[in-house]
Amino acid sequence: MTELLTCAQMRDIERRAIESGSVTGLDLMERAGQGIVDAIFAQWPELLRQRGPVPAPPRYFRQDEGGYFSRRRAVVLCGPGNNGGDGYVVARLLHRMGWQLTVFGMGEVEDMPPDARVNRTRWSALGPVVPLTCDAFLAVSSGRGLADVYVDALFGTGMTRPVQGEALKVLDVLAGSGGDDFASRTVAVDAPSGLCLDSGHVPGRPEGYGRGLRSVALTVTFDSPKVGHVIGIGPDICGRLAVCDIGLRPWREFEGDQIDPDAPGGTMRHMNVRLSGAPMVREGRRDPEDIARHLLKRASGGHKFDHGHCLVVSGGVARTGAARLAARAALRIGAGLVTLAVPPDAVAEVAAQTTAVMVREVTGPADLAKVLEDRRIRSICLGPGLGVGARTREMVAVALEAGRHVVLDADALTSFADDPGALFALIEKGRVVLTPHGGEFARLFPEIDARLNAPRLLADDEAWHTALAAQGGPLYSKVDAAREAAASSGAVVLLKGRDTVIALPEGPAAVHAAIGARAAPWLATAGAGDVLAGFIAGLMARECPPGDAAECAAWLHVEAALAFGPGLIAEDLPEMVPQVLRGLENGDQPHLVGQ
Ligand SMILES: NC(=O)C1=CN([C@@H]2O[C@H](COP(=O)(O)OP(=O)(O)OC[C@H]3O[C@@H](n4cnc5c(N)ncnc54)[C@H](O)[C@@H]3O)[C@@H](O)[C@H]2O)[C@@H](O)CC1
Ligand SMILES: [K+]
Repeated sequence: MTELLTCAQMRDIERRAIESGSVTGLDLMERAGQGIVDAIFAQWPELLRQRGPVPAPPRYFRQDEGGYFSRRRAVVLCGPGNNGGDGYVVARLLHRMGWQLTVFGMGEVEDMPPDARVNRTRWSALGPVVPLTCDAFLAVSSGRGLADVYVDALFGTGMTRPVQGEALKVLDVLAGSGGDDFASRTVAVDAPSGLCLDSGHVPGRPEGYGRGLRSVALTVTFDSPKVGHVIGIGPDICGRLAVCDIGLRPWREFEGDQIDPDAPGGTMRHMNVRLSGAPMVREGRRDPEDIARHLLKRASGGHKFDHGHCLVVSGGVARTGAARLAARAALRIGAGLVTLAVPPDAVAEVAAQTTAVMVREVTGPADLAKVLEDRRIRSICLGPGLGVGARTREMVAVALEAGRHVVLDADALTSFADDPGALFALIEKGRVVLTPHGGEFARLFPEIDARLNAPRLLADDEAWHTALAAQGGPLYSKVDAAREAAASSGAVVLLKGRDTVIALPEGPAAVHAAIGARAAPWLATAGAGDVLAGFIAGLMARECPPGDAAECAAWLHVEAALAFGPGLIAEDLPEMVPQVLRGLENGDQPHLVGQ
């Protein structure tokens, strides 16, 4: 399990560590700089080998520091804050190894925070700090060709406004706007500068920023990944993400571990935000795959009703495919029994296409209420192919009033676009999962969506400064949006995307990022969402709590897509479940983010 931190949390951890007296800010900065240097050589081990004839030792080279010299060159861009401070440490450490350095700096030394100032001063004893301008930057590479490594240490967690002026010009050149490939030699300290590590947005840049520009090769962050590394365009521009341990673990206060290992499916840990399916910091706590393993253990023996009965409500004739997909998914994930509730005119159509799934004629809301008198039905899935309108609203109301676990998707959500409050009034906390995509989310939560999209609307505008200042904190992120939606609706909200966010009404949230080795772009196929809803309903039929069900389903969904590979259609997803579960049983390593 990997905990994702916000910038404020990271600052808080650092503050507590320093206040404890066990470590100083300078120690942390030194460790960070050393971590970056180590990550550079892990990324490009060939840089440890000397190149060409050994040049005369640099003036300040000291044999007793255990270094050696080579003709390796690095260009380090240092900002005005502690991110820049890390850059000055890197410059000093590489210099000690005999590298040739060009160090650019921003701002005046006296304006810098104390630790960064110390490190800038230390560097100044070794070499010059060139004021950062685009011309000066270009002059370095045009004169001598590309350096071996570029270090982007302009801004990290302290970025508070859109980058502008010379820094922006240099960053654009670094990202390839001039045609030179600096990016594949660039290591970003904490973040490619300009990326907001809370939201994954690049403030002040139009939507789609990053397209056409190159991602840096490597981003080195400290202690834990930040939210912005895995959502928004973060994954597109960060390259490989290395997490460097700088010894802050004792001060990283989590909000208690509330997993009950014997609870069916477990309960989602009361956490801030975590990254599902990630390898970086594994602490043996319950991950989505652990939940799936747990279910496997319980799969042997018992009566079919012991594994739960799931009801999937289908649309009318020629619109039954979506519900059939969901039903198949619920069955594959191990619901003991799955019934499709089908309008009379579509019964023949559905019956002709299903075998293990049962078919039950349901004429309308009153009939649905009657079916739900069967207390063995534990979960209900409504939405896929159901149609938008009054009938769907009534069906949803009946389902929610029946006191079962319910997943609402697609048309079940859109049917409440005119009056989302009417839906939320029916939701009983702890029983309901909403699975909107971006458009459905905007219809149900228009105000939250407007805040989420504000960064794009305010692109390249002074309004940014005002908005950020007014907010007095980080940019509003997809995690914030999902959390707020969960809190205001009382449901678990699974906000879909490559960066799927799952938020519980009580506050915990998880990001399921289909990035790195978990990237499965072919999952964007018609009907995939119906399968996801079916997985959630099936897991809830098996008494998996809604939050765990949503998280486990999101994980399985991607895992099934990866197991199939390109060419996937939605029908294939449920059929891959046995293979994925078998893999878990055999102890195969699941696909992990960041590999
Ligand atoms: N928090 C921690 O525990 C640690 C932090 N470290 C480093 O410290 C960084 C955070 O340092 P800071 O809080 O000083 O923040 P940054 O260094 O990221 O940026 C703050 C500075 O940049 C200026 N600034 C912000 N946005 C700007 C913009 N768009 N244009 C021009 N100037 C802008 C601010 O006025 C301030 O001077 C981290 O990213 C990391 O690299 C590391 O040294 C290790 C420990
Ligand atoms: K940076």
